[in-house]
Amino acid sequence: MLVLNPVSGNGSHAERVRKSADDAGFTVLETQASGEGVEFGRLAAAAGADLVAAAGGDGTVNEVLRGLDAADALDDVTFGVVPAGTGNNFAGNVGIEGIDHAFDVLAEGERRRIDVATADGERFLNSCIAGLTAEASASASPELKARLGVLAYVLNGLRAVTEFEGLPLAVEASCPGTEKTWTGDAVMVLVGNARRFPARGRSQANCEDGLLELTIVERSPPTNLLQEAAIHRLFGEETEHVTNLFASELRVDVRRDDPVGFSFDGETGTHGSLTMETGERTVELAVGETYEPTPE
Ligand SMILES: Nc1ncnc2c1ncn2[C@@H]1O[C@H](COP(=O)(O)OP(=O)(O)OP(=O)(O)O)[C@@H](O)[C@H]1O
Repeated sequence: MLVLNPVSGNGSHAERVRKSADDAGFTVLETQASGEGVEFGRLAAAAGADLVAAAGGDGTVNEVLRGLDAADALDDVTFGVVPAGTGNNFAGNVGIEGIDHAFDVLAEGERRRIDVATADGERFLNSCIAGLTAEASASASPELKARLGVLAYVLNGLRAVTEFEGLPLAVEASCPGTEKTWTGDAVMVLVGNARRFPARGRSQANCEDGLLELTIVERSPPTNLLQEAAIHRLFGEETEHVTNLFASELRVDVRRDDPVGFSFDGETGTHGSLTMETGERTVELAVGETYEPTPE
């Protein structure tokens, strides 16, 4: 079964995906509204589908995965992704290069068991972010995203960065046998399951190791240099203001009264504190040829 979001990205993929899915023998469930991917994931599992694909962006992939999880079917199905969103970051991280390639991979690509992350009980596959980039992605309108693609996030990021006050946080990252803590004002908190946040190069993380990769970008005075510095860090060299940690369990406490907006695979929610963990090799996924089980 294939769950199709017909309006993700710029919406131009729908006809092509319907046709390829039909040719490949998939039953297609088309979402009519936000959130319906969860229900369709659950339905596909209940119907006994052994291969379930999500066609859309990272948000659609996340919804279908949550539906499979709600049906307690993560052990029983092979999951697949057909990139048809704006960023398609998760699909890229698992070696899926486009719509036609995705159908080849669904038919005969390698299957790997990958980690699934949980944040306060909700599943995510790719990343959880808070701070500047989360605010930027939440405030990028669908129209702007459709017109400019990923550039929309960057433009919004530039606009927001000068006004951003930082997030006062206490972070505890634990792996079996070790625990590290970080406290301070963060510009960004980037947690990757399948995604890594490098200054340059490939963004795939190791998603079979049972670990989350945490990147914290610290807010550094003076404020009037913040814009230049944050952009530099996002897209350029890493500096001493960037902390990288691995964790099998992660707790983020917000040290202010207002909760903070977090984005899970691109879908937002607000939290005053958040506990995250990974389930090692929780779901079988059809991956492309360039997927690296242990990326450098
Ligand atoms: N028929 C529909 N009408 C409106 N929204 C929908 C419909 N079907 C699904 N959605 C919503 O569309 C949203 C965006 O989807 P998705 O994240 O997959 O694409 P994207 O934002 O274009 O890509 P990406 O996250 O990769 O940048 C999801 O929140 C989903 O719930």
